[in-house]
Amino acid sequence: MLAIKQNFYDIYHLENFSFVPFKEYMPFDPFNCKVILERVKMVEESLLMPCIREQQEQLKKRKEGEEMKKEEDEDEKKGVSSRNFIEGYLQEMGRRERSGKETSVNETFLVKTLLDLWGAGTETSANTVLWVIVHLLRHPHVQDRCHQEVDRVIGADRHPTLQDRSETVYVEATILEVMRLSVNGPFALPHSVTRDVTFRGYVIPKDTMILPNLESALHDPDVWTDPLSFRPERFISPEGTLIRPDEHIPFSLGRRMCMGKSLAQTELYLYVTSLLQRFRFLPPEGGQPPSQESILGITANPEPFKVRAIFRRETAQCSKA
Ligand code: HEM
Repeated sequence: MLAIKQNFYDIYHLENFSFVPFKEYMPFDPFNCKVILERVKMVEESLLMPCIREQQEQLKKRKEGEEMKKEEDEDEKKGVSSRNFIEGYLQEMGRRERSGKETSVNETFLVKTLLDLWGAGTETSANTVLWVIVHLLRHPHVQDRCHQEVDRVIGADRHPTLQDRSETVYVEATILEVMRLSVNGPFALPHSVTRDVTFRGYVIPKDTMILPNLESALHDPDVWTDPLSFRPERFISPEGTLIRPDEHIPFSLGRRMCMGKSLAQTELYLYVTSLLQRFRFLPPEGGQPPSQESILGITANPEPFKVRAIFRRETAQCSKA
């Protein structure tokens, strides 16, 4: 995880030097290119390859055993063709190998795809949970209101579920406001134009790198009243329902918008409600709440901060755990 986090920071800063040719071949590695590649290799070898080998092994065993036949029959009835992404990819790889046709569905691409999914999916969501804690510490009245809502709707005797979402409008609004104010990927990912484009009188030549500035949309004073203050209420209608304005675009827009948006929203809701159910977050004794300034990489991280997580009570599921 640390290697991925550090690469998010270093790769972002490397983009500033994209005009320097041959940077990865320069002596003394002034742009950290070699270090970045070594970290990628380490994650691939120590984390991803063992997962792939395990799936290959299981696939082989299941193919040999009767158990596999039964499971496959069951899956076929349910319309499930593979149990997880790696297994599905390996099955497709096998099919293509057998067909003898040239294909890019191979192990190299599987590793790179997993690296993308792992990197894009872990750092962003973990970072957003940290931002939620930062803002709960900075705005104790928001934390109190979230606690009241979680206590009223979910209580202490069961896990939060996605069915609770419609009833926990204030918690949802708090998450939306955290993602608006502390934008996780302020410049999304680098895009480029595939042909010459004229936009508002500016000519953008083919292949120019484009960094969409999501933060400017999420802090636009023409859209958001008092855009730099933290106000979850802005996402709640007078009737008490959740409002999701079109301009709320922390996952970007268009064909290349975040692929994991709905997974991320689900994870965040369950994480944040579970944390609120169990803990009250306080600054360290005699200390100040953390700053909302960020450290910029591909994602914008909170500055390191200390927090006291006070157990609110023994919930039923905690005591069973
Ligand atoms: C709070 C969590 C997350 C945020 C704020 C977030 C935000 C973003 C943003 C801003 C982009 C760039 C889109 C663009 O270039 O226009 C992106 C791309 C992407 N995200 Fe997420 N993301 C989150 C979680 C996830 C998760 C959980 C996954 C999957 C497991 C994921 C997978 C991806 C992938 C694969 C891309 C590249 C899509 C492409 O280039 O076509 N993200 N994300």
